[in-house]
Amino acid sequence: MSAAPLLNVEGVSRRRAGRAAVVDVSFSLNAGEVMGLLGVNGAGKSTSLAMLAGALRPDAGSIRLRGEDFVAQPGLARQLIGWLPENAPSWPELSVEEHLVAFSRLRGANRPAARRAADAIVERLRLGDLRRRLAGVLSQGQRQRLGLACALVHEPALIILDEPANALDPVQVGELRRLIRERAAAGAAVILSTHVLAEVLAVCDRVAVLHEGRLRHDAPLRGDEGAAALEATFFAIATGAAA
Ligand SMILES: Nc1ncnc2c1ncn2[C@@H]1O[C@H](COP(=O)(O)OP(=O)(O)OP(=O)(O)O)[C@@H](O)[C@H]1O
Repeated sequence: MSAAPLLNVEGVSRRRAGRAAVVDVSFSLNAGEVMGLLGVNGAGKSTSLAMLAGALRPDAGSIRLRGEDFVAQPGLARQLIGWLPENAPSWPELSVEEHLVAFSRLRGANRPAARRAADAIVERLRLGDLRRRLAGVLSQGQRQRLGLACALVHEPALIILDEPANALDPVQVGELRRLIRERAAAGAAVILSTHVLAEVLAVCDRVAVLHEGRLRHDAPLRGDEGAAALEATFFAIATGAAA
């Protein structure tokens, strides 16, 4: 008997500013899978991720998490999903630690549990030196790590990362890759949007390509599928050669 997918997306569409941004997207994702999402600027990646995170309502279609329609249940999305949006917001006058406690409490933890969760993510992301620093004085890369910590503090079942390597130095990019694989090994499903094909090859089991709002490719990444093959697939779609 096969388990139901963690995430099931069926015929999802969304218009933005009067134009189709995401059109009839369907796919499902199992626990433990890491899916890379590629697409040229404006392809609909961030719009898709915002809908999957429960932050934007689809105009049509359904999104189910563990079989439950979470569009109608925002609380469920908050508990089960961790989302690092593009340009993750932070509050300049709150410290790193205060962010983490607040994010954990928003996901339903009581104060002692939220403190424990904050301690655990500070240790895992090696944020100890920054924990009492105000977000307003963090560097861009440090703010990105804070956004990542806020997304992961409640150990979500579905992790949605929108260009997570943005502003990270090469050491932190390596840490990020290890962290993603670690969370997937622990049973989380991960969707990762990026413009860096090497990022996909390094951490993903599967790659999807969005173009003009439509899902034009969705296939497992095999060990022998190298950078050149992925690049060829991507460019054929992006330039219209695969239409
Ligand atoms: N806040 C917004 N208001 C109106 N239109 C928007 C908004 N955000 C995105 N769009 C439009 O929706 C479409 C999809 O944009 P989206 O940001 O989802 O693409 P993307 O693939 O994430 O692009 P990028 O790689 O540049 O981040 C584009 O036509 C864009 O102009």
